[in-house]
Amino acid sequence: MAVFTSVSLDDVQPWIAQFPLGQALALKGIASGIENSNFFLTTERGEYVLTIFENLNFEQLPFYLRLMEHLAARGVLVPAPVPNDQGELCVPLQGKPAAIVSKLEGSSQLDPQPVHCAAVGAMLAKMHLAGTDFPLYQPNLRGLAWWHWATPIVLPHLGKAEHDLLCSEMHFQEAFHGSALYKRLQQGPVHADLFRNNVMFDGEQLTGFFDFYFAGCDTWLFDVAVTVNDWCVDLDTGVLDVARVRAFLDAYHAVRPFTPDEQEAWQPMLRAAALRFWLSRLYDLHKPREAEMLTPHDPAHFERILRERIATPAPALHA
Ligand SMILES: Nc1ncnc2c1ncn2[C@@H]1O[C@H](COP(=O)(O)OP(=O)(O)OP(=O)(O)O)[C@@H](O)[C@H]1O
Ligand SMILES: N[C@@H](CCO)C(=O)O
Repeated sequence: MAVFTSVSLDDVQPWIAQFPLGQALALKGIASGIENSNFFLTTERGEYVLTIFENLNFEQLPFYLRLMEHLAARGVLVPAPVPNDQGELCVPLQGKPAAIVSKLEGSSQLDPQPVHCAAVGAMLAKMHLAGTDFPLYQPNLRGLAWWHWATPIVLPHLGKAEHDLLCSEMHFQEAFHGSALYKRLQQGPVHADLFRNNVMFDGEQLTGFFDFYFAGCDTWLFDVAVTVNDWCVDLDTGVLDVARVRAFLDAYHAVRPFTPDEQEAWQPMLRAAALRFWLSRLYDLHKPREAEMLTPHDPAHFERILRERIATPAPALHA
């Protein structure tokens, strides 16, 4: 159950008057999700999603909401935040920050085929290009600096094999992130958490990316690696499915061609993307907040992926 802050239609009625949406007609809590309280909101103007942010504050939210607004205005399929009569995207509700965004049609595709991976790859490339003139900056808050901070917290909880893997991969990634090659990689706003459950499909038609609350500025290649590590993987083994990888990368490359530097950085970046989620899942497991105890994600899945990326070279970015 992911409604931590309860809100009734009566609570919303006076509040919604500041938005150009007419009256609220129905409000229904959304069960999935572990970060925020989400509701489907029906108004006289249509269907929306109301989010009450449980962990992010008013200073942090403009980056995410303005990014979604910026991308939506450029034709990237993402929920468009609705401004109130003051032009604000984020306003208090029940004492917490809240926003209304457009509702995406469809549902998550949890068993993706190459056709779905191609659609995600092409839209991700379009999103990266559309973000180049986004004026706000926030680093990826789950980047190398966070890995440094989290590693000593989780290390005491690990057995020897995991301990050694985490230490050696952190050394490898420090060298990679400090390299001249890494510094030449193109950067910009990235989603950074574009898993299967954060994309909507209506059949084979992609209808949108959502859940931008881990977005930040990082290398585009990191975003590609995070997405490939989820969309193109065999969930039981962590092995990449070549047909899905090719479909994803070729579709991305057709919109925003990969550079030779990105080609060279591809294998270490897949490892970085695996490490990022192994570490955050370990952290969430050992330092759970109340909400996350409800649906813990399995760290072993990303440990398997990391070991597999170290052992087996992935298909090249492009021919
Ligand atoms: N704009 C949207 N359009 C349609 N459905 C949405 C939209 N935003 C959220 N949802 C629905 O709400 C559910 C929960 O949203 P979300 O995944 O963002 O939850 P969360 O708690 O913020 O994050 P997390 O995925 O980290 O648990 C989604 O699975 C999806 O079904
Ligand atoms: N996508 C993350 C959860 C945070 O949204 C994971 O699978 O660990």
